[in-house]
Amino acid sequence: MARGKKAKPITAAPRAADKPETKRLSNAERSAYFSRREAAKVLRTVLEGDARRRAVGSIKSLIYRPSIRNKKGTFALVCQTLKHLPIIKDVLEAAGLLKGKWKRQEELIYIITYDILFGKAVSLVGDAEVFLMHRKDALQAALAKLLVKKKVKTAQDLVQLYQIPEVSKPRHVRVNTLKIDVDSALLELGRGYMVQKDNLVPDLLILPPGADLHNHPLVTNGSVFMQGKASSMVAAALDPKPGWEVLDACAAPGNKTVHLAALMRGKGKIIACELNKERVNRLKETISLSGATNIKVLHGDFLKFNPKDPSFSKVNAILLDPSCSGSGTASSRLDHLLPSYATGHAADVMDTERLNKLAAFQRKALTHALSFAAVERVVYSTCSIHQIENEDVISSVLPLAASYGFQLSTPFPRWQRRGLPVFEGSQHLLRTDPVEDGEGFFIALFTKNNTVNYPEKQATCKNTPRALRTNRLQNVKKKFVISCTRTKLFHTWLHAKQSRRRRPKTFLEAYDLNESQSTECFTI
Ligand SMILES: C[S@@+](CC[C@H](N)C(=O)[O-])C[C@H]1O[C@@H](n2cnc3c(N)ncnc32)[C@H](O)[C@@H]1O
Repeated sequence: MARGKKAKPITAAPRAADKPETKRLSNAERSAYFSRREAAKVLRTVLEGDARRRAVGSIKSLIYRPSIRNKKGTFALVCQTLKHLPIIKDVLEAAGLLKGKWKRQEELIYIITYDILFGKAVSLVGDAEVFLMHRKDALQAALAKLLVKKKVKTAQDLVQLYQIPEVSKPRHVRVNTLKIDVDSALLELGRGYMVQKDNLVPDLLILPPGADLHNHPLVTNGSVFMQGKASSMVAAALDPKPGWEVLDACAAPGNKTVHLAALMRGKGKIIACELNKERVNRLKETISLSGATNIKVLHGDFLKFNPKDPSFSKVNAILLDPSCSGSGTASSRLDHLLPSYATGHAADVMDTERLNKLAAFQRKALTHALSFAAVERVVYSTCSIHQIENEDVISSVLPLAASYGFQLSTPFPRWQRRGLPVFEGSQHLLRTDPVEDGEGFFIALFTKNNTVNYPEKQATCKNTPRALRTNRLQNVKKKFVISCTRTKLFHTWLHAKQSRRRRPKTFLEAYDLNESQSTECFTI
C-alpha cells in the first residue's frame, strides 16, 4: 500500500434484508480474516499444481515464504482443510453452495467450511464467511447425511477413513556459516531442544522429531536453514573451495545455492540459473536471507547456455539438481494430503510417460553440464526414488562423460546406501531411503581424471608453484591423490621449470612417479 494511504476497513457482508453495515474489526478478527485468505491463496497454488502434476512448491515451502505472515496458523488451516477436503467437497455439493461468484473463490469457501464444520469458527467476518454462516444449518445437514451414507457415527470417524499415518523423523538444520558458527548455533538451539552435530555432513545439526523451528529467530534471520540431511549432502558432495566459480544449473528455491556459498566462505563466484520466473523471486529471497554476496542470478534455460561462452570459461564445478518426480520427498512434502494421492496419481505411482519426459530432460541437462570445458566436478542429484531418473540417467551418459575425461567418484564413502547395482560402477552412487533416512535422494559425482583432490586446508593449484619454490614439493606431492593428478602436476612442473627457479630433470623424476602411475605419456 502507498505510504500515507489509510487501509480500507474490512466490512462484514450485507445481509439480504439489512443495509450494508460498516464495522471496524478487532485485531483478532482482522488476523483471522487475513489468515483465511492467505491460506486460500496457498491452497489454490497447491491444488492447481497437484491438478497439473507440476507443483510450484511443496505445501511447506509455500507457507514458509516470507510473504506469509501467520505461518503457523496458515499451515494448520491449509493442512486441516486438505485433510478434510473430500468431505468438504461432498458437503458443499450436497448443499448446492459452490455456485456463481463463490465457485471462483472455491479455495476460500473450502477453508471457511472447514472452520465452520470442524474448526473453531472464531471471528468469522468477511463476505464469504457471512454467506456460509447463514447456511450453517444446510452445511451441517449435508454432513449428517454423509455420515449416514458412509456408515460412520461421527465426523472424526469420517476423517479417519481418509487419513494416512504420519512418520516421525528427526529434524535437521544446516548452519549458515556465513552468519553464525556451528558451535554458537548449537548453543543457541540447545536452549530449547536436544541438539547434536551430524557425524557425516559438516555444519548439520540434528534435533528431535517435531521440533518446530519455523519461527525461531535463527531461522527467520537466515542463520540456520531448515534443510534435510540428504539435501545437505549434495553441495557438500561437490565440495567447492573458496575462490572457485560454481554454476548451480537449476537453482530455485536456492537451498543448495546458499549452501555452496557457505562452503566457499563467501569467496569466489556462484552463478545460479533458474528457468521459472516466479521461482527466480524465491531464489532471490533465499539468497538475500543467507547474506551471500557472491551469487549472480540468471533467469534462463540452462540448456541454452553456451558452454563456450567466455562468461563460463572459469566455471570449475556444476551442481545439477534438475526437476524430478520428487517421489523421494513425497511424505515430507505432505503429498498424502493432496487429492492426486487419493486417486493414485501421486508422485510415487506416477505415470510412466511423465517419468520418461523427466528422465529425458535430466539426461539432456547432465550431458550439457559435462560439456563445459573448464569444469572438473559435476554433481547430479534428484529427490526421486526411481531408477529411471537416477542410475539409468547416469549409465546413459557414462561413455560421453569418459570422452570428456570424467569418471564417477564416490561422495561420502562412509555412507552405506549406494546406487542400485544395475551397472558396473554404481557403487560410486549415493542413495538415501525415504523411510530409513527420512528422504529419498540420489547423488552422483563426476570428476575429471586430472582433478586435483586437495585434502582439507591444502594449497590450491595457484599456490603450488610457491610450494615448489619453498621446497615443499615432497609434502605437497604426498597430499595429492595420486591417481588423478597427472595433468595438473605436469603443468605445475612445467610452470616451475619455465620460472627457472627449479629445474627437475624429468617430470616423473621430479615427482618420484613410476611409469605405471602415469596414465598419460609425457614426452619432454
Ligand atoms: C529440484 S528444483 C531445484 C532445487 C534447488 N536446487 C534447491 O535445492 O533449492 C529444480 C529447479 O530447476 C528449475 N528448472 C527446470 N528446468 C530448468 C532449465 N532448463 N533451466 C534452468 N532451471 C530449470 C525448476 O524450475 C526448479 O526450480
